[in-house]
Amino acid sequence: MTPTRPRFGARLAAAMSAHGPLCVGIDPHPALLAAWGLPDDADGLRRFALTTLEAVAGRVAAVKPQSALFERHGSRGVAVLEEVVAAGRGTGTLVVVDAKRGDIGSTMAAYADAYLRDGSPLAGDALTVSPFLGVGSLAPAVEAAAATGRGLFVLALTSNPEGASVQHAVAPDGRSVAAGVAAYAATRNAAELAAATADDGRAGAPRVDGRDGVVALGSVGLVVGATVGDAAARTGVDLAAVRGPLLAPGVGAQGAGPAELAAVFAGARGAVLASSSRGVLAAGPAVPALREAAARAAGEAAAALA
Ligand SMILES: O=C(O)c1cc(=O)[nH]c(=O)n1[C@@H]1O[C@H](COP(=O)(O)O)[C@@H](O)[C@H]1O
Repeated sequence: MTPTRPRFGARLAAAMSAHGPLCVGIDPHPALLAAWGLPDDADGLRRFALTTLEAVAGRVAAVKPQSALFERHGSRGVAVLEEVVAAGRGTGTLVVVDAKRGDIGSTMAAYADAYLRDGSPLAGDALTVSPFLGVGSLAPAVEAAAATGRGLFVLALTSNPEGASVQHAVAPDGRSVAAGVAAYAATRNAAELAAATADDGRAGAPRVDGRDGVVALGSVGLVVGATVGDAAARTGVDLAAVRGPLLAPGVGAQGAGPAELAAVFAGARGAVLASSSRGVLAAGPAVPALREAAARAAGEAAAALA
């Protein structure tokens, strides 16, 4: 099937090449709203998120609104999330909706409709998903993303210390859970890139061969926290073999910095999209200060991942 827009992997690789490997999280925590002098209500969320967009859109590769912090305010908060997704898409900056959805396949199809279907008000450019009901349960989302040129970021090695108890566990096939997730993404990305390579000669098709100086990425990314140390090696996750984007939260407020980024992703640095929320947002509410914080974080990530 021909996607309705260029592949997410190609669009993200081009955005990282143009703006550096940073995603700014839009996480309107109550404490940040207070620090910005905003009310903890839908209007506060709107002003917080639109100010952040004004500061960083067109200057970073992606933004990542955190759905939970909008859901706190019920339907009014979700309406603001829809407004933020639309505004983000309007700027051309890629929008990763961080909702970490995961369910049995038939319900996953409904989540795919909500977050990955053309015309859905909650559909950005990519969605975070949870594979812990079995990675195969994500198939409806994988298909919907492929059909519409959208992407997924599948949780693999999360930034929180509790994640290891599940993700490092060894599955019946002898692999760690995280390695199984990574292998699934690698298989999907290999197929996507092979098909895209076959299209390379056609007018307008994004290149995948690196000849335009952009790293070739598939559209099924992983989430690998910048805080996980040598967990990839210990769990048998081959980050380079994934050939998809690696979203790396944990930068800034959770303690990871350039040294951790460089160490965790050695061998796959060109695929990494470092993600920082509070580390950038704490500089607000002034737009120039937010812009400077994002530029600093992007510069540090670029240097660490060069
Ligand atoms: O999927 C995510 O983005 C994510 C995965 C993960 O392993 N750890 C993690 O922190 N996140 C999200 O990334 C953001 C981190 O925020 P800061 O710690 O403020 O930079 C939050 O929205 C988290 O929900």
